[in-house]
Amino acid sequence: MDIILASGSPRRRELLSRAQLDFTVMSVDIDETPHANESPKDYIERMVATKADAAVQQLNATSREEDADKDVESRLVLTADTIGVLADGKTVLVKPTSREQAYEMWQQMSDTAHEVWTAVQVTLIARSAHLVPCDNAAAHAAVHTPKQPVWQVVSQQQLTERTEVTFIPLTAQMMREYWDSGEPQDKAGGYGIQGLGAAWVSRINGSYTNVVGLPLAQTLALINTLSQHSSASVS
Ligand SMILES: Cc1cn([C@H]2C[C@H](O)[C@@H](COP(=O)(O)OP(=O)(O)OP(=O)(O)O)O2)c(=O)[nH]c1=O
Repeated sequence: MDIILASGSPRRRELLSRAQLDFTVMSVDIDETPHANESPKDYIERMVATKADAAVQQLNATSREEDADKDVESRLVLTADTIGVLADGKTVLVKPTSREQAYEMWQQMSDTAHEVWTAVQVTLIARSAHLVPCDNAAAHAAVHTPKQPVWQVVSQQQLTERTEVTFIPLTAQMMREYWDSGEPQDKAGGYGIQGLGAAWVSRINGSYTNVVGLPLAQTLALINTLSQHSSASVS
């Protein structure tokens, strides 16, 4: 099954490569601004769905039926979004845009537990020419609808995995040195458990790969499920 990782995260690319799957990577750029009063779970589930939609739009903008590899009838698009959440279940820990914002987050994470949530979506897309019409009207439409996009969404499934992470007590010097390392800037919660951030973690309860940005075992199970959907819906 042709898999596309629609992510710019080098950590996600590295994690998926550990599964020894063949995949290609594309980046999508979406507006990640939360809606007013949006719950953390609703936010990350909306993010992965929006990233998937953007990836399909991008594929259709660059694909032409005549160029498509005729052997590839369906593909899986994998998207993910990771945030930290404080014990209140509401305060979202984002990628810090400044030293001050990082310090403010870390002071709330010091010597206590927070959670890291990653939402994952696997979207099955099929070449329009290969879709199995469900009735005569659909069959007529599939043949006579002008300018069908090359790729159409057949189905998608999401999951949200949560891992509890406990930090040791953090001092001002620890925070200053960590910010200066450059590691915090592009990571939810401003730390990388796979990097220097490991020194701040006294324990985790749950999936380690979920903290890094892709709960690998759960993601592979989702890929397997959607791969089985494919044979049922593509001629
Ligand atoms: C908590 C934690 C997060 N992270 C990273 C994983 C993600 O790359 C990032 C969360 O930001 P995301 O917005 O989920 O992902 P991204 O912007 O890096 O990539 P894309 O949206 O294109 O998929 O934080 C770590 O690398 N280690 C950690 O311990």
